[in-house]
Amino acid sequence: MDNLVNVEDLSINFGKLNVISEMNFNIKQGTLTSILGPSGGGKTTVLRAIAGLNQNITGKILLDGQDITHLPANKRNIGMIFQSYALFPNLSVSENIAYGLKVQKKPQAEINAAVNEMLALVGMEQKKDTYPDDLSGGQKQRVAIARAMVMEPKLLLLDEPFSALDAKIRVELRNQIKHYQEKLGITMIFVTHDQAEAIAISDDIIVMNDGQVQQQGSPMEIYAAPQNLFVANFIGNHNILSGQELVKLGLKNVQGTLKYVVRPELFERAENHLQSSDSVAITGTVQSASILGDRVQYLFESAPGIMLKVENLNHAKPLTVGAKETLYLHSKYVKEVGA
Ligand SMILES: Nc1ncnc2c1ncn2[C@@H]1O[C@H](COP(=O)(O)OP(=O)(O)OP(=O)(O)O)[C@@H](O)[C@H]1O
Repeated sequence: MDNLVNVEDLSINFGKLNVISEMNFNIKQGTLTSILGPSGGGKTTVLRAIAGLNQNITGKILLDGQDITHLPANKRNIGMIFQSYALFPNLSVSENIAYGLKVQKKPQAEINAAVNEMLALVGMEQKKDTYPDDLSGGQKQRVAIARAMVMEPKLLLLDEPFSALDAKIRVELRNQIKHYQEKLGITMIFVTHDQAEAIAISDDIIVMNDGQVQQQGSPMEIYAAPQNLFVANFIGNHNILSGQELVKLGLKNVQGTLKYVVRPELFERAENHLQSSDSVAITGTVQSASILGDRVQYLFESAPGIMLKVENLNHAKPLTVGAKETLYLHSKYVKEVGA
């Protein structure tokens, strides 16, 4: 698949503050890529640079092979959707969606057809004559999405577009964004600090912090094999153990000074474990059980005193708090994440 966007050695300073330092990443044509990271990590700054809203940058940004680093924002054919809907309050839903095409002086019949298509796509036909003040937050964001998509941008940037909405609407709209992206084949970059949101909708995730890419990969790659401690901590829920702790648990071929991660669902019970020289038996006591939405997580105190989070061992035969148990861990599930 071809890259639509190439970001090369991008650095951005605000006065003396270096916010982005020599960032490199590519965005594949026709995909939805999330930039995921904690607040203040520089996600919005990167997005604004791609949009052309901050030209005080070093490095290079290519769009479809063309160097756009110093091209004005309005010449880039890039759409942007913000957390605040930024609709025109004095224009109806239809007029908001039509606005950009009118500015381009497209024929009225063409504008009407495009607006109707977008109204249908985002399910706002019934509200086409309504003004933004009379819409809910979710409806406003649908209009903002339609207004951006009607311009058929080469690239659509979304900066935390759903963070002002309640949880149910947020999930609904993020699924719809994924649907529009697939249906229209638009390339999208979606900024979020919400790992569940990024994992749910992305083809590719760029985890960023401190102005740098920490890891880029599919949701599965990021989830199953974090490359460093930052990603492991941010994607959450891993057991993060030192080599010394793993040696105490009986594992071989680990180095004491390095850190490793083990996902909680990868510990096995005797009945579903195939004995092998590459796995260890860990005895201990179940300390507590907590329900995390759709699964149960146990805190398991292993005999050497190392606490482990373990999950989903066997729904039909849950662990009993207070009971002694033996769990098994295969060394292939132990991933190194650095010092
Ligand atoms: N115009 C500016 N002038 C000075 N500093 C800025 C400016 N814009 C951003 N910053 C600083 O750059 C850093 C990165 O900000 P940015 O908004 O890109 O982060 P973010 O990852 O998008 O965070 P959030 O999710 O909170 O928006 C922050 O320390 C911020 O204070």
